[in-house]
Amino acid sequence: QASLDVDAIRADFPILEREVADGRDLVYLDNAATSQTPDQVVDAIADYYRRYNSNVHRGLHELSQEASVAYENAHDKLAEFVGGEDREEMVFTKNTTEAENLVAFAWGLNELGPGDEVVLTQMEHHASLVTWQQVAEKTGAEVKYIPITDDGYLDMDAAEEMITDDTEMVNVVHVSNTLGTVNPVGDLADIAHDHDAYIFVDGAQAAPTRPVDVQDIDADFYAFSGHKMLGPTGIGCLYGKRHLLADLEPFLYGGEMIERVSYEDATWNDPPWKFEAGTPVIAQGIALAEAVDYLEDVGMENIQAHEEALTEYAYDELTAHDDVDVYGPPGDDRGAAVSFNVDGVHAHDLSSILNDYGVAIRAGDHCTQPLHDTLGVPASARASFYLYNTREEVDALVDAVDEARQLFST
Ligand SMILES: Cc1ncc(COP(=O)(O)O)c(CNc2co[nH]c2=O)c1O
Repeated sequence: QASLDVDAIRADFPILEREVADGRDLVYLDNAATSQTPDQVVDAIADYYRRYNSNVHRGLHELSQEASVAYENAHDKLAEFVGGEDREEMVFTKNTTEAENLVAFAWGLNELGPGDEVVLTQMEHHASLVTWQQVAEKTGAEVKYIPITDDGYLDMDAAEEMITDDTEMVNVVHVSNTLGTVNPVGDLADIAHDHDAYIFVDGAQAAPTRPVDVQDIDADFYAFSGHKMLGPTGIGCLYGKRHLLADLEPFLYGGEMIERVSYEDATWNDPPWKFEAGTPVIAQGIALAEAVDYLEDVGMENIQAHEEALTEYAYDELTAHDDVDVYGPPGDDRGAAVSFNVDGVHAHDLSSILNDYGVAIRAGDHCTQPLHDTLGVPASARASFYLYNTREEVDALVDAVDEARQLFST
């Protein structure tokens, strides 16, 4: 049972008081795409730029010292947020997509070759799916996809068969942004490690919405994005086991990531700085640390319980109508993304009509086109919930869907 004060939380998000569509109350249900930003995080960004904006790591003046300490401490906080130990296991990137590319190119390009296999799932986001496809094409490795079952779960029997001694990397989404499926990433890590393969967990929809412990999972790499967890855009997080980041080649080259440079060659800085070339995401890192404080004050268990209650309610209300198809597992066993279609109403038309009623959802393929091909639909509408959403907002969603239904039935 969730114990969070939604009204108190909503007071920290002025945007939620906005009106849209000629005076309708905004009902923001597109959190799987990006979350909203509390005043505390906005104030942290403003305070940085107003009081101690400076470049980091090298300056000896007070502003640089203050900015460096705040930025470096943010790495510790984000590492601990997902169960890591400290900054040496936490690289700040631009987003989850860049984190995937960092490992796929810095490790995959150097380590993969013909005969090697990368095992993904049919529900992977393009951030990992396209990236590993490209690296496989460049190295001669092969990409395989663990199928999903008819009710939207990962086929774990197939996973056991497909992950073999030829597998070098398993990349799996922790919580699907389209199906809401919560994958057994710990079990998949065990299978991968039994075959001396690494596992990269895409936590973009998990880290913001539930307690994550990368050591319990035994993830070799774990990625997520700041903008989905009350933080700013422009920052992502790549957790990596200490020894793996120490051995990993850099991804981008330039200042900050070096130790010594001559006209002939260069040596590298230690992780995480080895992977943060140039002037890093200073304000974003400091603000994301503030977002972690906010989330942890509310409690990740409370956030998960709140979302699951809203998700189950939305699932039940939507599927009460025979003309609605919701994709993925049952409403009481999924993450907070609910992708669906209404017979006779294209997802884009549905999204536009919902917008007319103030309801903001996403329509399209949610960067999972192969998954939509597998589902046999060109697109879906997707409502996704977070800590500041309410049952009344689910009712607004359902009522607006009914308006669309009426409109298209006449
Ligand atoms: C599971 C998953 N992986 C990776 C990403 C990429 O994150 P980014 O690099 O910060 O963009 C997303 C973003 N998902 C979505 C972004 O917009 N709608 C979505 O569903 C995601 O949901």
